[in-house]
Amino acid sequence: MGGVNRAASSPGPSTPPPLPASPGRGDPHEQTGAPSKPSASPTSSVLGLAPVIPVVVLHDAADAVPLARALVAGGLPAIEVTLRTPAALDAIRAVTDEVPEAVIGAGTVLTPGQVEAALTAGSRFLVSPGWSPRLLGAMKDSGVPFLPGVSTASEVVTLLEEGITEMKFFPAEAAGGTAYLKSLAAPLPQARFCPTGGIGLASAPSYLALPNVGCVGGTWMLPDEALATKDWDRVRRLAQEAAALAA
Ligand SMILES: O=C(O)C(=O)C[C@H](O)[C@H](O)COP(=O)(O)O
Repeated sequence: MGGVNRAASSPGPSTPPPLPASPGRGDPHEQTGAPSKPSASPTSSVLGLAPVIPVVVLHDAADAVPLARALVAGGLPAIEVTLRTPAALDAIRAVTDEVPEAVIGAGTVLTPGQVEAALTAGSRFLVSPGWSPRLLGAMKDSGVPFLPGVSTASEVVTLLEEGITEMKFFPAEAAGGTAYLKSLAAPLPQARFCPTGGIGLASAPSYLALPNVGCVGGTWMLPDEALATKDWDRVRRLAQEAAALAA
């Protein structure tokens, strides 16, 4: 599978539509470690979906559709809805049904049961802050692209042994930030990351400039007050600002 995190096995309980072409930041480097960022095969790579992935924590599923429309309008079509709230699966379902331009995925996926529930709701990619052998097995069987989370070199080596080359680097700032990722790039150029955790508009460009970073995740374009007041226009403007980082 060219080193990307997508299993060749049968798809999960629901078969999501193919992922759209995107302005993503590139495929894995295969085994070359070359610093170029070629265009991704959008069907197989979370890192190729978009340079910035908003991480959404939703308490009211009714907010999902206007929120997703605002993010898409601002230029951030790949959206991670964390399974941290009871509203998350309904939110994923609603966006799947009503905002086909969005590429909706599930975050905070911790168990094989959550993998299945996320797929049934329509998730087109899966993200976890960490991983376990059981979770990794379920993600590999899911048929959609996925990002297990890592924060150490040993975890990266272990996932590379499993044929996994795309990972979430979490918690990015607390685990060593850009300096840590630069240090990993020399011995482990095959591994590519979506750093997430503590990243904002000001720090995102320094991550995106690294050869082993395909995209960054974050919540900075979704301030609590904007969600509380349903200020979708503010979300759209913040998304636009975030999307412009890739230009
Ligand atoms: O929910 C998960 O699965 C996580 O891994 C945590 C999120 O990625 C962070 O909460 C991102 O939030 P910020 O630090 O505000 O950008």
